[in-house]
Amino acid sequence: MTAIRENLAQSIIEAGQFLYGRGWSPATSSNYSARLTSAEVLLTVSGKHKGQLVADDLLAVDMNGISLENGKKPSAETMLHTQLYRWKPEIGAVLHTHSVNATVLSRICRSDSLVFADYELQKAFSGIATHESEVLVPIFENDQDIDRLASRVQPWLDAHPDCVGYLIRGHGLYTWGQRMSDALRQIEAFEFLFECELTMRMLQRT
Ligand SMILES: CSCCC(=O)C(=O)COP(=O)(O)O
Ligand SMILES: [Zn+2]
Repeated sequence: MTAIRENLAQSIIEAGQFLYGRGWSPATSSNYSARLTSAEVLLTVSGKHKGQLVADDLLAVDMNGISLENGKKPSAETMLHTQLYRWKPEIGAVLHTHSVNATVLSRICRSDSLVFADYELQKAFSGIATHESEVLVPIFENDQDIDRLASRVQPWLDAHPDCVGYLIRGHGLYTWGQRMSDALRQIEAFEFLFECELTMRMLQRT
């Protein structure tokens, strides 16, 4: 194994331990990846417990999501990762999680997007410098056909080059960053905002 792959593998394993520990990747849900080269991505295999990943639970795929390693089954959601790496060459890591708050908020929100405004923590997202900006988060309907889901995500990405993440209704969150630490920071920022939003909505009902 090359040193680059070893380091990226370790960053994915540690991300899984952190995200599982926070309760955002329960019951084998979620998938994580990191860019290996301009043409290859290191990704979690399908169906593993994400808090107990080992190096053998990762495999390389090409930018079309084709496995480059015999005998390993890539994540069912591989295409949602590779489309992001193809979209922006500067993306180095992609994280997908299944938190309670992401799931509930995406289900109670009837529209096809959420807007976060006036939260200082918005500045945790790459490219956001002030709470006065707005973070627009699309919500795509869930689909067991991941290629079809990816084909609905793509036009949004093309039309919103500043997009920092998206929700899949009743399913979970996708976000990304230049490095794994950036993607992790964005997951935490989203989770904070989801919790604020849910709390605000509950208080507004009373
Ligand atoms: C048990 S969660 C259902 C599948 C899913 O949504 C997920 O994130 C994990 O799929 P994978 O194939 O990457 O293990
Ligand atoms: Zn999922």
